[in-house]
Amino acid sequence: MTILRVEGVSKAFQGLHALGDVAFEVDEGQILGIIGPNGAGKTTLFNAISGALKPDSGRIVLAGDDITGRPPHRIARAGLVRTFQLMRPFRSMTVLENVGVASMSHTSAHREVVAHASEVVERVGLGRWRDTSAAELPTAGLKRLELARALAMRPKVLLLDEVLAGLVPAERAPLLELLAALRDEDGLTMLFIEHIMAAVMRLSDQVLVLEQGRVLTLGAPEEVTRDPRVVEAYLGEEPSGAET
Ligand SMILES: Nc1ncnc2c1ncn2[C@@H]1O[C@H](COP(=O)(O)OP(=O)(O)OP(=O)(O)O)[C@@H](O)[C@H]1O
Repeated sequence: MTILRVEGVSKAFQGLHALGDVAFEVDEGQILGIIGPNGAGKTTLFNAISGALKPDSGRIVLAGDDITGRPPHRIARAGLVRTFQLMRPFRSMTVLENVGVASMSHTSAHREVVAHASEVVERVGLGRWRDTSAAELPTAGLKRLELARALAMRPKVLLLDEVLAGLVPAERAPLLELLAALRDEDGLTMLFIEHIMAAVMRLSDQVLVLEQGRVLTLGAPEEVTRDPRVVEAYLGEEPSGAET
């Protein structure tokens, strides 16, 4: 079943077509990897879907509900939540408190907030850090905290913006496993922008390739890597971090 439908979305900045007629669908419980060279429009696409930017034209439909142009907090409440590459937790608060703040988007009853936040903290593998202040977390822990804060908002669809950036290969593999488990065990739908091709290939059910604001191709990872246009536009660029 389709959970997210992007219909002919376009966005221009002073005449520059950052997105041109972008259309695709994501099925519930699937992971869509989004790749493309620098400036291809990946971040603009996330901004348009999550409400940070209003598209010039086109529609974004979440679980049958037209969310186009709604403000980000309303889109998040409708079930589409985004993580940011630049993580901004409340540094003086503990891991559990940070996640609790996000849980409050759904309930204000203290006991429920703590119970739900604790569950999410465990789910992302931060159980032993729950009472540590965010400021003391290493980068890999901060990535998990960012993920936990998003999960605490009970998303139907999660947008992940370069969640692996800044991690060494040994830290990437367990995070990838966690994302796969969130799909396979919890049925979470995810869209993720990623430059590390090996991670995209391993995790994605479908890969969307953007080039100059347009969809170059959309398909299963193995089809996409065989597409000569993709090799020329992107893979030929010597993707970084292929060792994951
Ligand atoms: N607010 C803005 N004002 C003007 N131009 C913008 C704005 N945001 C993005 N652009 C332009 O739109 C195009 C797409 O940018 P975008 O950041 O979406 O690409 P990207 O694929 O995310 O790139 P990267 O991989 O470098 O993050 C670029 O040419 C960029 O300069």
